[in-house]
Amino acid sequence: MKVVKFGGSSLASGRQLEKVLQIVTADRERKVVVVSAPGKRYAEDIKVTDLLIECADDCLQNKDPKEKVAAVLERYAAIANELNLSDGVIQEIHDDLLTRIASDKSKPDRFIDLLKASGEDNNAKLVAAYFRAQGVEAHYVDPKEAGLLVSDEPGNAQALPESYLRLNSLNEQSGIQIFPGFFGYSLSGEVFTFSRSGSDITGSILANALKADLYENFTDVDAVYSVNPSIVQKPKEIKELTYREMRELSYAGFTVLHDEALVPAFRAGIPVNIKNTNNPSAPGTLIVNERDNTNGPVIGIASDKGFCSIYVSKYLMNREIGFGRKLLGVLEDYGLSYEHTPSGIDDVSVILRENQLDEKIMDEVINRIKNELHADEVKVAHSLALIMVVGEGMRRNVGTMAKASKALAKARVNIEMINQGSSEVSMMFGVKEVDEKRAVQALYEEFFVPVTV
Ligand SMILES: Nc1ncnc2c1ncn2[C@@H]1O[C@H](COP(=O)(O)OP(=O)(O)O)[C@@H](O)[C@H]1O
Ligand SMILES: N[C@@H](CC(=O)OP(=O)(O)O)C(=O)O
Repeated sequence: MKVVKFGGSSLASGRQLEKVLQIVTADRERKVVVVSAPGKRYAEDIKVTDLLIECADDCLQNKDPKEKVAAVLERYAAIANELNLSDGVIQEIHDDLLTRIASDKSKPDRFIDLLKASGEDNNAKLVAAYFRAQGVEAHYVDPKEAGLLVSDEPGNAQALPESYLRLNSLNEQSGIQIFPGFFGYSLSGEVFTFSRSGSDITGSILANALKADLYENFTDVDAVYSVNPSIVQKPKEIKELTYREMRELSYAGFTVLHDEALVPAFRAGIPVNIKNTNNPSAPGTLIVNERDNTNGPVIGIASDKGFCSIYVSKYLMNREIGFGRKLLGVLEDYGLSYEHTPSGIDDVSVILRENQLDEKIMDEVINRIKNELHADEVKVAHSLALIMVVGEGMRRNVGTMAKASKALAKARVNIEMINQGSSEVSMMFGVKEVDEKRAVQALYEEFFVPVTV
């Protein structure tokens, strides 16, 4: 049995839904279908999820959300018209949206989640109606009835362990189950969404709960590429990679799969296949526990912007027991999460996502580090990009770091910091944001261009 997830780009129009139906019915093993909300039809289009966030914002500011509601309904109506579906399902979506808009707004974050989740919930109803209209037995699944329980963290929920056993009963249902992605219900029965792009997580949870043979994740590219295709044109496709490699890469910028979407599949040993809805015969990329290491040390290079580093130096830091704990304790007091901590004998840098702190918090953090830890120097560097070079093969290869730094030097990119992951499947380079593209291109040429595919 296979769990199949279709992303927003695969569900953006009636034509896309036709492809989805063909893909699902071409393989009898495809029994559970997870759907996102309609995504972009063209580059400047707006995703339904973003329209719903705007709609929620209008409501919370006591503005009339009429225009935003119309824009959301128009997206569903356009799909229904293209597929000659009856008006009933659009009326149902209309009524559902108005009920949500009229609900309690005293906890704004929860209200936003309730509206955001309607994108997937209503799309699942639409997709199920379309399948049935084509003579296919398909059922919309309500995640509340099915038992997808999540933590009560708005916009950042996590599945509760008891979900897995409850969801297993979906295996006993007949026909094709159409399950809305991106959200679940708290123990008190409220809607909470995962973080953005979280329908990938729903698919993985279901694959685990139902002990699927395969989790297929359909998107709009033929494969996971060794580098983001917006940075390098037509990069090398990756045929197979390990869960660990993909988790590192998706966390570091490969947005093709949510970085939290691998753990449930990994725990149940279920392979994940990334495939293209627009070219389903392409084999795609398979994510597995172990793979052959025949492609050289590096499998992928990911990058992301928006980081800062706090550099702290203090003479004899190496001898001061508890320095690291106190330093990280200051960050913890402000609820700040950090990414890396490259260190030397008398100095350490802490790298954080810049969007977590404003100027005031940054000043307070720096003053506390200076005053409470008696640091000799505390410096902040802004606008950094982190580049992650990933590959299981690095453990057995000598000189990968040297090759990478030589390539960066040749491209005249100054390395601000380096960190090698303890697992030895990744190495991180911090560079200025303005150098990000050039750095990734140089590394790609160094590790991939000489390889014949
Ligand atoms: N290394 C990569 N390989 C493939 N796609 C990537 C990579 N890095 C970023 N992407 C982007 O991920 C996109 C697919 O993810 P997403 O937009 O979330 O799709 P969906 O609508 O199916 O959820 C691709 O169109 C591509 O632009
Ligand atoms: N629609 C949600 C969840 C999701 O997974 O979407 P997509 O499959 O289009 O990335 C979002 O935009 O965040």
